[in-house]
Amino acid sequence: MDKVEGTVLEVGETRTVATRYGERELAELTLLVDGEPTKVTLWGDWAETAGYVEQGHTVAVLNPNVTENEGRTGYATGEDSRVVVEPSYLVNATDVRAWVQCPRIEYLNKLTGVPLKYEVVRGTVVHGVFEDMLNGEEVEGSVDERVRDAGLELGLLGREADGVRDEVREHARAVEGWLEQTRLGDGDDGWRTEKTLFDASLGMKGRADALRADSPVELKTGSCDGDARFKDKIQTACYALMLQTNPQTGVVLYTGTDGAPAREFRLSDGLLDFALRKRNEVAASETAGRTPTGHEANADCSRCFEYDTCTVVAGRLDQESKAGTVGEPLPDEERDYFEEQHAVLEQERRAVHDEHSSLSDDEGALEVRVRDAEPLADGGWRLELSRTSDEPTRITEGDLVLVSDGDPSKDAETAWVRDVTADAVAVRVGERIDATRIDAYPSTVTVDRYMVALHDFVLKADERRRDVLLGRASPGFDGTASDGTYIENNEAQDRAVARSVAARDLSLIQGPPGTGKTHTVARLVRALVDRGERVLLSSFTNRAVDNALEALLEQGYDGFVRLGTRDGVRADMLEHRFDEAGEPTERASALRDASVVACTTATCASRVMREQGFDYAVVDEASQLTEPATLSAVNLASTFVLVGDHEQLPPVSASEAPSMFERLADKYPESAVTLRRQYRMAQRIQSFSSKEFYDGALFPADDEVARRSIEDIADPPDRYSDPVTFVPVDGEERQNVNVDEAEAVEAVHAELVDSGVPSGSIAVIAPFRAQVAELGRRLPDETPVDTVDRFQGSSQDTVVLSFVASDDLDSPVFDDPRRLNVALTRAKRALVLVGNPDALRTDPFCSRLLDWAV
Ligand SMILES: Nc1ncnc2c1ncn2[C@@H]1O[C@H](COP(=O)(O)OP(=O)(O)OP(=O)(O)O)[C@@H](O)[C@H]1O
Repeated sequence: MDKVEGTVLEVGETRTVATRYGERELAELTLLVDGEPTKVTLWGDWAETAGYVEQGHTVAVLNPNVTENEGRTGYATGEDSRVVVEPSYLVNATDVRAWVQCPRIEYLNKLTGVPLKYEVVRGTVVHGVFEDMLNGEEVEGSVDERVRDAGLELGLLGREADGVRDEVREHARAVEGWLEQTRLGDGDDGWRTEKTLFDASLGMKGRADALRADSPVELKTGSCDGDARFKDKIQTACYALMLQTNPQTGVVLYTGTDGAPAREFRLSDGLLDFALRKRNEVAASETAGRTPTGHEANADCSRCFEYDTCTVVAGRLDQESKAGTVGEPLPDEERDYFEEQHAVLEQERRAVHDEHSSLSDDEGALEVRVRDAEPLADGGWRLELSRTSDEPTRITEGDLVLVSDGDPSKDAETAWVRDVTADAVAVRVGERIDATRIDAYPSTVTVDRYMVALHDFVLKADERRRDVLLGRASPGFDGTASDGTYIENNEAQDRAVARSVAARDLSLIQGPPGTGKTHTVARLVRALVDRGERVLLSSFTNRAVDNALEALLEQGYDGFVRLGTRDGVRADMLEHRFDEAGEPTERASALRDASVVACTTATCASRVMREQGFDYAVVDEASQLTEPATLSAVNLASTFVLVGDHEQLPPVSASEAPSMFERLADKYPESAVTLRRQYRMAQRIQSFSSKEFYDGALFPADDEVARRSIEDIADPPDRYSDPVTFVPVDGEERQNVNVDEAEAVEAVHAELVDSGVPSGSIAVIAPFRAQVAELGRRLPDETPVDTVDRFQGSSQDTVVLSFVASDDLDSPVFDDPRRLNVALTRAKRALVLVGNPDALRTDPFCSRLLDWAV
C-alpha cells in the first residue's frame, strides 16, 4: 500500500505520548476509505495537520505504515510518509512562499493583486534576460529586447528606457560571472529554463525559473547578505518536491547583491516536509474558506511591507488581524456583498482545480499524434495534432493545456488551444514537442483578476457608485444631454443610445436575439466619442470584443485600440492590436491618448488597465457576466452601460446568482431600454421565443426578414417548406448520445445539401458534448456542430437541433429554458428540430414547443 486517501470524518485531539524514542506528538484522523471509517495516526510534525483540517477535507498519506488494532486495519505515518491535504488542489509554489512570510500576505496578494510597480516590472525583465542568457543569447541584445517588450508598463510608470537598461544590465552582470564559473565547473550544461512543474499526488504546481542538472535554481532581484532567505528556500523546496530526480541542493540567485549572487543550500527531508506542510495549510485554509488573521504565523507586523494594506482591509471589512485595524467598517451591505462574491469566487477557484483531475487519474486526457508543426514568427510553434481516440473532450478553443509525450509530470509544455475539431486539435506552444497527450491545465488567472475587481469596488469605489450598485440610490439621467437622433430607422435602438448618452450613473440595454445590440453599441460608442468622452469597450469573450469593433469599423470609426494577446485577438483585428512593446513614453501616451480602448473583462482587471480611467464603460454580453467580472470593467469608468439579454444564457458560475445586468434590470427597470425589432429570423421561427420569453413583443425588423425562407436559396423537399420542421425519432439515449437521432440529423443534412443548401450554412446544435462528438464524426468539417453555449451570439441560415433525450427531460438543454431560447433563435430561414416526441411531451414547456413546431 503506498497511499491511503479518504474524506475526513473526525479529527482527534493532538496529544503527547511517551515512546521509546522519547516524547512525541500524535493526532488521529478518521477517514472514510472505500466506504469504511478508517483510523489514521499522524505522528510528530505531521500531527500538526489535525490543527487545520476539518470534516469533509480529503487527506492522503503517502507511504503509510499499516497497523492492526482489535482486528481493524488502520494506518500511521512512518519515516518515509508524507501527508497531503486536498491533493486535487494544486497550490502554486509562490503562494506557499507568501504563506511562509505570513498567511495574511498570501490572502492579501490574492485580494489586491500585483500592482503596477517598477520593482515588479523590472523583475519580469530581469527574469526574461536570465532565461535568454541560459539559452545562450547575447546579453546586450536580450536586455534591449526585454526592456522594449515592457515598454508600455515602463512608460506608464514614467521610466525612461536608458535608465532601466542600465539597471537590468547590472542584474545580468551579477549572474553572468556565476554562470561562467558554473559552466566552466561542470563542462555545462543540463540547464533548462522556465520549467512548468506539477505534482498531482502532492497537490502542487509552479514554474521554476531554471533547473541546473535537475536541481532548482530560483532567481530573485533583491539583495541578500547572508544565507538564502527562508521563504525563498521554501519556494525552491516546492520545486524540488515536484521534481522526480530527488535533488540534494537548491540555489537562489540574488541579482541585486554586491559580490557573489548564488546561495546554495541543502534540500533536507526536514525542509521538504516543512514546505509540504505549509502547502497543506494553504490548501486547507482556502478550501475551507477561512480568512487568515496573521496569528497563524510569528511574523513581525511592524516591519511588514503589507502593514498598511493589511490593517486597512481588516478595518474596512471588519476582519481580525494580528497587525490591528485602521478605519471604520464599511456598511453591512458592502460587507455582505463582499462576503457573498468572495465565496463564489473561491468556489470557482475550486472548480478550476477540479478540472485538473486528468493529471492524477488519466481520465479525460486526450491522446494525439503530431500531424504538422509550423514555426511562428515570435519563436513559438503551432502544432496540428490528430486525435487518436474517439473520447469526447471538454478541451475547447482558448483553453490552457499541458502537452506532453505521454507523461505530463515529466516533460510537459503549457500551450494555448487555437482550434478543436472532431479529429484534430491545434495548439500554440513555446517549444516544439513530440506531443502524444493533452491534459486540461486551466488557470486561475481569471478568478484572481475578478477577485481584485471585487476588492477595488468594495474598497476603492466612490460612495455614489456603491450606493447605486447596492440599491441605496436610483441611477440618475441628464434631461438635456439626450437630444438628437442617433438611429433613424429603429426607435428602440435610438432611445437606447439616447438614454445611455444621458446617463449619469448607468444605463441598461436589453437586446433579444438579432435585435442589433452590436449595431447599437457601435453607434453609442461613436456618439460618446463625438462628445469627447473616453470610452472603454469590453465584453466577456474576445469574439464579442472583435464583433463590436467590426461594427465600429463598418460605421466608419477606427480610432480605437484593441488590447489583448496575439492568440486572443481575431486575425482580421490584429492590425488594431495595441503593441505593448516599444519606447516607453511613446507607448504610454499612445494608450492614454486612445479615445476608445477595447478588451475583454478579464484584461480590464490587469495591472495595466487598473491604472486607466474612462468616462464610460460599455459592456457587451453583460448578461453572461458574474458580478465581479462586470465590476472589472465598470470600476474603470464614471458611467457605464451594460448590454445583454437575461432571457439568454446566464453567467457560467459556481453560484446560481443572476448577473449584475439582470439584478440591476430588476431593481431599476426605468434605467433599461429593450430592443424589439429583430433582423435575423423569419416570422415563423421567432414567434415561439417572442411569446415565451419577450411577452410577444419581439418583431421582425421588416418584411424581408419576416418572409425569409430556405426556398429563397435552395430547392428543398416539401417537408422544409415551413421554416420550422419537426422530425420525430424514436431513438434511445445512452450516456448522452442518441445514435438514431445522429443518423436522422445526418439524413436531414444530406437532404438539404442535395437540394442546394451550402453545407457551411447549416449549424447543428446538441445539448451534450458526447452527442456533438458523435455528430461531428458524421458531418463534414465545414458544418459547425457544437453545444448551445458555443453558439450564443451567432446565427446561420439553417439550424438543426438534436434533443438527445429519450425518456424524460432531465438534460441540460432543458434544465434552463434560456438555453433553449438561444438554440431556437440562431436560425434565419429554417429550423429543424430532431427529437423524441414522447420525451418532449413530458415537460409542459417542451410540449408547447412541440405544438408550435408540428
Ligand atoms: N438599425 C439597423 N438598421 C439596419 N440594420 C440593422 C440595424 N440594427 C441591426 N442591424 C443589422 O441586424 C443584424 C444583427 O445585428 P447585430 O449583430 O447588431 O445583432 P445582435 O443583437 O448583436 O445579435 P445577437 O443577438 O446575436 O447578439 C446585423 O446584420 C446588423 O447590421
